[in-house]
Amino acid sequence: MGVEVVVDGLSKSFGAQTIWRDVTLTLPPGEISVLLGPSGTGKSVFLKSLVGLLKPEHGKVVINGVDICACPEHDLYEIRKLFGVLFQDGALFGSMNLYDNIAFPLREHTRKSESEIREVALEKMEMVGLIGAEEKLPGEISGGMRKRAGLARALVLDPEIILVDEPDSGLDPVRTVLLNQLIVDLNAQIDATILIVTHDINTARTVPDNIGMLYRRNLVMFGPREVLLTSAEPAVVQFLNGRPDGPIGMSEEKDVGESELARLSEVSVPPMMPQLDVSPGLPARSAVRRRKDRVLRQLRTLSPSAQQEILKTLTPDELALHGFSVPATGSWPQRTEPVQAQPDRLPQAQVAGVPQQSRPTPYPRQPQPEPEPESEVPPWAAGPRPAEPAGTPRRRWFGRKRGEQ
Ligand SMILES: Nc1ncnc2c1ncn2[C@@H]1O[C@H](COP(=O)(O)OP(=O)(O)OP(=O)(O)O)[C@@H](O)[C@H]1O
Repeated sequence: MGVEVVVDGLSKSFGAQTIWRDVTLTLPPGEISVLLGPSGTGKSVFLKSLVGLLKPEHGKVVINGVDICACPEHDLYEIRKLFGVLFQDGALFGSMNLYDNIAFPLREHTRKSESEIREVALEKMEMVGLIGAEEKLPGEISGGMRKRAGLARALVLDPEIILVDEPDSGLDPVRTVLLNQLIVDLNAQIDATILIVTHDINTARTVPDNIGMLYRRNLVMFGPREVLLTSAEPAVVQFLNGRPDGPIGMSEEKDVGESELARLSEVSVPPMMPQLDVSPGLPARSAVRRRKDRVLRQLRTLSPSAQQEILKTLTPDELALHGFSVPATGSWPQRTEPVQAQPDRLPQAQVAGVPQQSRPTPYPRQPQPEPEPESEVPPWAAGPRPAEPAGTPRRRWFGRKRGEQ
């Protein structure tokens, strides 16, 4: 499983220019997180700080107990081996063919023989569907292929943390979705901790387990995807809707009048979209189960709308497993079955009125009951975990298999 990355009070400036200050977040091990933010808010600077390429002035980045902002160079070198980084343009060496580009980290950082290197490099090329393109130069292939080659190179040292800088840049929407699918499938296979920096709203809405947003030199929020995707924060709503009106302007900071904010408050938060599932034939993502346990433990600290969305993802069995009683008729607007409830064991968000959900759900709306007072009893007393689905044989990713014509 990937490792946890703990960022605590991190601040970065270039001279007098503060990029961001006091950024605190934890990338949960093995989960996929996305960092959003308007252009120029320092997302790439953040990625570079995580891998120790830039030194923040304040704060810590703790990985495996080592603060990489303050550790000796030798420790930093060792910690860096945990990372695989996919830069925006793939950062391939233009004069090397794809095979040599992908083999490069193995030649630089390991003592593997050429035949061992070949085995690993071709395995990763197969994963990203580049078998058959070994001899191509980066200048001879499409942007999407360059991204996949960059991803294969990021994978050859079996990273536990993968940083991806704008996977969607320069790609058409279809290639972007395919690359997103590849990242989700990769996570299912290697369970690495993944952080993606993007401004692609579709990617943010469908890929991650957790989302954060940088804005005006601060981390506006970071947490389970349901929190940001249901947030009514004006900058978040403007960003998710891709609207010109709101606090985000061309130069990032903009004075907004009352009327503009009032207009924005009428803009609804787009409905939640389901997360991308792994491709058929691949094992389920272990991170999904871990995240569910984690998020349910912190459920009451989240906004009512986020709680609502999280609980909607639970099956009746999971609700029972996690100590939620099936709610009373009407107290669970997403559910259609007239189920018996103990509303006092439900979080407040469950019994408050909730808007009609736009995506299909097996549970039709029921009349709303009177809200019950919150119970002192935590609603998330977890029971035993559901059994892991049995692994299934590996599937092909893209393109041809090794040896295939
Ligand atoms: N090495 C550097 N020296 C000085 N300033 C820098 C350096 N690297 C980045 N910056 C500045 O930091 C700010 C944030 O840059 P960064 O590339 O991280 O933004 P971003 O959010 O990734 O933007 P985009 O979404 O457009 O890629 C910019 O103003 C940039 O000019």
